[in-house]
Amino acid sequence: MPRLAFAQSFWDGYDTLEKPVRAGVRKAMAKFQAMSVAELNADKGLHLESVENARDRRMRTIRITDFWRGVVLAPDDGSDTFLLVNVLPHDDAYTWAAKRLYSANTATRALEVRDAVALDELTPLYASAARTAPRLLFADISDGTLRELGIDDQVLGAARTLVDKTQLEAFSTLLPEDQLEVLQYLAEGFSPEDVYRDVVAVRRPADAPPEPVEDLATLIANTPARIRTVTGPQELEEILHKPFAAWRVFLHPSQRRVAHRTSYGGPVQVTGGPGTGKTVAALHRVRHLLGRSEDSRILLTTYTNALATGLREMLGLLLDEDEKLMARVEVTTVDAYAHGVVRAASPAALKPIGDREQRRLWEKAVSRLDLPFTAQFMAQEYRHVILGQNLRDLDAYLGASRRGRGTGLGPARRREVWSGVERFEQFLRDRGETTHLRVCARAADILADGPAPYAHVVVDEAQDLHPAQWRVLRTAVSPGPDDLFLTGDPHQRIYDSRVSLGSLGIATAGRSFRLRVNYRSTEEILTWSARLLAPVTIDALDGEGTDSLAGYRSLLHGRRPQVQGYASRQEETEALVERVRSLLDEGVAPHEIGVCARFNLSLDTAEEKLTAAGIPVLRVKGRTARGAEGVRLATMHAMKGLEFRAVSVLGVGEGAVPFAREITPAEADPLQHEADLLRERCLLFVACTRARETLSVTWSGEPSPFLPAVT
Ligand SMILES: Nc1ncnc2c1ncn2[C@@H]1O[C@H](COP(=O)(O)OP(=O)(O)OP(=O)(O)O)[C@@H](O)[C@H]1O
Repeated sequence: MPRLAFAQSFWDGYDTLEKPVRAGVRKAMAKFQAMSVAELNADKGLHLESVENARDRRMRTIRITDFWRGVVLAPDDGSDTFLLVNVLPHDDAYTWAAKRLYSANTATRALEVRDAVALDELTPLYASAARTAPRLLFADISDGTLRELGIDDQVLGAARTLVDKTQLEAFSTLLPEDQLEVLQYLAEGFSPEDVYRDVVAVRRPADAPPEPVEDLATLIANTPARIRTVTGPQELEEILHKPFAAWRVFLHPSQRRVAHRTSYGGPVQVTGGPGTGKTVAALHRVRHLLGRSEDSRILLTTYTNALATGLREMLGLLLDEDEKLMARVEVTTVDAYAHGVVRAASPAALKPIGDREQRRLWEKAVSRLDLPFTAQFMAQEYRHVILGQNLRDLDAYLGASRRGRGTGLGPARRREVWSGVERFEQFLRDRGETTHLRVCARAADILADGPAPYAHVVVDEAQDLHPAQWRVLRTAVSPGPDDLFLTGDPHQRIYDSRVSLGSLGIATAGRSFRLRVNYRSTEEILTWSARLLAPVTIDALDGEGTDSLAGYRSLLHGRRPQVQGYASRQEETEALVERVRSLLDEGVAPHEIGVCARFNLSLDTAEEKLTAAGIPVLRVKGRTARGAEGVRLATMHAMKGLEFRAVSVLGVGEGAVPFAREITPAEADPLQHEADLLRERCLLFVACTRARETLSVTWSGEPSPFLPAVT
């Protein structure tokens, strides 16, 4: 019997096919599993036929319904795997199939596809323009180097005509996938050595023979990032019936590399801009670790309860709801886990209070002791220095470094601070209360006294954790191979946590990886959003050095973000209602639209107006009923980790973004002032990068100083 495989190009459209067409696909595919090659060729219903004037002689079409055809790549080399590459209306299927050429990449050894006809037509046009261009995009890179990176004759010809990245983008839908990625990396300025490591080596099979093997079955096996092989009728039924989630099957090679590595010597960090599939990589790592032993237990954490609920659902999908496997993974937030640990040790645990109540207690302590500090200063000193370094007594505080704080404090002043801290903690004790970070400190003490409860800890949204939370995670697993796997993006740091992971016993040197391909948003949305961060430097995830978005890009294209000021709040809200209405008219479902603002108050107005216009809305606060219909309204903080087809960010005006009240005056502490501004800037970046296809950013009055100047 022949074997069957499905290319990602087929899945891209499968979910949108109508039911009878999908039924036709299932029927046709079942034949491939039931018949011999000779029977397939003779089958009248399937009507497997070659395509006239095809660039690829292996191209075949099959009948799916009266009007729809499947495009199949048939082996002509004695191997036995058929590859379904597309399903299209009759005429489109023939046109599509005739132009496409599948080939083996000489460096990655994977199967790639190009639009050979369009490349042949376009290259001479670009070549004549290139003759007079002052500089060509790949002028500095020799043919030999390009060939070593897998660039073949036709692509080389095209690449030599390009003058800039925009032209490369124009070619992006025509070029073979791996070769395109090589060219994109080179265009970003990465060295050929880096490109070989990050693009070629991660794809090339470890046991690749010196000379490329060209039979279709081997090439298909070499292309797990884009092709799924199906082993039996049951698997076929399952995958064609369920809604297809590409992230479960097709990992980008850079995701696969980090998630599937058999073992790491110690903690691993995976960074990448928004939407680069870090959460997906973390989930695949969990599945990989589960498969390595029968009974190991894993702690999987993220930042909020709402994100933990989402993560649990995704893990269920990835593990096919296997209860035994699911039972071995605890999916939670660090705070919730720490509470559990403390409660288990002393059932009469104290009640944690929020930031606002803490602020009130600091105010009380400052005024009772007549301290020469503001409540805000005390709260920050407590968070960053005292809890940050786990200082337990005055002597430790007197000797501590206050790096990162912008005001000097001599011993006398430190004594005053400490008296305030003691008073604050006394208030908490008197009221039977505590704070989340104090719970974490307590949990880390308890965990340090016993055997580590987990074999592995996997952390998503790692950028926002405080050192006290890291201490919990560090003590939840013994130091050693595969202890911690962290994913995060320092550009999305919105809670002012400063860490040096190395000093917390989480050294990731030599085990740091970066994801660069955005799967969520269009290139237009990314480029615009990245400009929000252009003026600032971002500290690395582990606190050592800085991070950057170099090479960060998307393969998707769409409309440019709409960035618009209005004369009044009322006009801005009216424009929002219009925008949402036209999105709904275009067929975007209400839950695929996100509206966000810095404050809940601005969302109240939006909610009122949308509701009055008869548009269903739903506020995202903590746990939102996921299935419920309605346009999602969320504060910028609550947007973390979410995504929508369309996002409207409201109220991006002066005074709101950054929120003046949350910014420490520069005179009080210049470093904290800068940190506060950065946090607010990142918050806007997070909000904008939730958009998949459409982004609008609006304000009334004066715009936020963070918005890039209109060009
Ligand atoms: N290999 C993949 N194939 C298809 N889709 C993918 C893949 N990896 C990720 N995605 C999709 O891209 C989107 C972003 O992925 P994910 O949430 O993992 O990114 P992230 O890096 O964690 O984002 P953020 O930092 O912004 O929260 C999701 O819709 C996810 O399903």
